[in-house]
Amino acid sequence: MTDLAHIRNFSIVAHIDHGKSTLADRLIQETGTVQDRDMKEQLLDSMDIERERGITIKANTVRIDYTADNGEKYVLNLIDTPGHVDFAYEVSRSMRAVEGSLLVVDSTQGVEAQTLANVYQAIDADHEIVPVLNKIDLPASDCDRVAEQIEDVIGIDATDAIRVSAKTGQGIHETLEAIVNHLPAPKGERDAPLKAMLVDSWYDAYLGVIVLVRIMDGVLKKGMRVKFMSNGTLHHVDRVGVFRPEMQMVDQLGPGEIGFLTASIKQVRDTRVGDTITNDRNGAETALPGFKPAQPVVFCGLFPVDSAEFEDLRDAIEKLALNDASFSYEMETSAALGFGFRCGFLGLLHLEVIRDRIEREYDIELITTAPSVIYHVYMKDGEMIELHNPADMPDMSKVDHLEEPRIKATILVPDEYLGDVLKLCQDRRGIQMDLTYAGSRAMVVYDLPLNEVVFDFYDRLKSVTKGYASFDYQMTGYREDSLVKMSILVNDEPVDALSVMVHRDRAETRGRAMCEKLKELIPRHMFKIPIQAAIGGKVIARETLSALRKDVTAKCYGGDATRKRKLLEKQKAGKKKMRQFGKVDIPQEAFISALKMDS
Ligand SMILES: Nc1nc2c(ncn2[C@@H]2O[C@H](COP(=O)(O)OP(=O)(O)OP(=O)(O)O)[C@@H](O)[C@H]2O)c(=O)[nH]1
Repeated sequence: MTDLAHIRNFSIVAHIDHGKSTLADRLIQETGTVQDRDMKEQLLDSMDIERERGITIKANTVRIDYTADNGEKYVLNLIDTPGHVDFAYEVSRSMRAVEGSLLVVDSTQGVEAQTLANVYQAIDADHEIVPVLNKIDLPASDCDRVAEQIEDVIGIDATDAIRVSAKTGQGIHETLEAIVNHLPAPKGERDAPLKAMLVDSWYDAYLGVIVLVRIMDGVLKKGMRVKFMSNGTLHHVDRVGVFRPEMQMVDQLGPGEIGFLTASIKQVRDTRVGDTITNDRNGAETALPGFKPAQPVVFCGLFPVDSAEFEDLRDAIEKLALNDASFSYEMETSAALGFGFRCGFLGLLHLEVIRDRIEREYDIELITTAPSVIYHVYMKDGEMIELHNPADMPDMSKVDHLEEPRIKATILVPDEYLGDVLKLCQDRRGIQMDLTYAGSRAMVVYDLPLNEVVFDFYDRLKSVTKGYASFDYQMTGYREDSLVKMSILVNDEPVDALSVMVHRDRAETRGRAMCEKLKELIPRHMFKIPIQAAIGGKVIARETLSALRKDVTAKCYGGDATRKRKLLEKQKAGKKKMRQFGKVDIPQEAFISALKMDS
């Protein structure tokens, strides 16, 4: 156990790509925590997908031993936090476990939307903040300008901001000294009953559920019995350890320390982030202030392309859910797609990560239906229904009104793209709330319906601003609007998986766009196929896909049997990615592509 005065607990907050992981790796390397030859690039981003996409998803942690210039030995605990908007909630919970933050800003770029969102969370958690200007090795680096911007926009003193190149290692030693000298030591009482905060938990195939804890008071020891205060469950602690970053077992953890325990817990769901862990007897009387659980906000259906793979899909989803309590699922049947699951996610990136993992790790091809938010449907009899799936929309004659979730979106963008951003937000039914300038960048705040954002807003924003805009959002609440369910009929059959909720004023435009897209995406058949969009019984848009006359093998006159067979095989392979609806084959990609809007 380390005494409190020699512990520093911190996190690193930054906008995506400003160098958070590179800096963390450098701190680990400089202190010899990991031998150079073991140093894999980006140590802390452990999952493949994270590494591929260059984003950090799961909060990770590492304990670093550091002998400071004053000759004293310190233990530095770094909790890594995710950088993407979908995971803002995970950022907030890991912040509660530490006393300070390094605020990393790319000195060639300046403050971005997620710099702001994350630093405000650190300020909310009462952190001491050390500003770090990164990438000073690049010619475009402009530390004075960025330091001034940090003061203007965020309002913290940046005169002593540390100038760093996480790439060359310059400034790393100064950063370590600043952690020791400027961040506060944790507080806590060794003799008090145990109070450990459950910061995170995940499933490990060998050890079961691993629980990341921050000890507030008391001592956590191997072999003791502990109580999880939220539900009173008792557990026998099998192991106590720390991350360096690989696991290292220790006998006990004292106040201010960060580490993990295992206690033969089978499911991540049995652990609640924010819970307080105490002794089973004579434990703490009051729990630490908890976190609110992360609520899924985006829902979509996941169906196997090959219906024989339904059980495999169930298995994959159950396994993934064991390790991710913020992901919800329930079985769903669709007239069009058969058996599948309706799943809830924290945001679109979360959705994509889970979908990719199912396809890649479990080798199951999926049809993903249009993402939807949760609508509040107020019935005439006073009842309120939470609508997760447009296909379940009750009969409109019984509905009094609908409410949809809204968000407050903050966008930072260079001046020259401001016009395009305003137009995009306006087109998505946004209401402008604020517009200010910080140097040559504008900061716009919009009130927007979440459903206009979940689908492709972020992609559109990146494309109209050539990647220069940054974006962050938070949910604000529900508001009534004129919303309707639009159904799509292919060959006169409604395809439930294609139904969407839309604003009444935009229904016709959206309906027409969807029919046109589907006409391009659905291959021609031997018969004519009408494609229609309808609200209730009323058709609001229509396209017709003309019939195909020749069969593919017809052009193989003569008796070239091999070529004929090859063509038929090709056709069959193409068909695998299709689903049959009545007599019509609809390709997998249609379910998502049909919804992409061009503005
Ligand atoms: N030239 C230069 N490049 C850097 C420096 N620090 C980081 N980079 C590069 O910047 C890119 C982003 O760095 P990361 O460390 O992955 O950024 P991050 O903030 O962790 O990103 P997320 O994990 O997505 O939040 C990588 O290509 C790094 O190699 C630096 O000091 N100088």
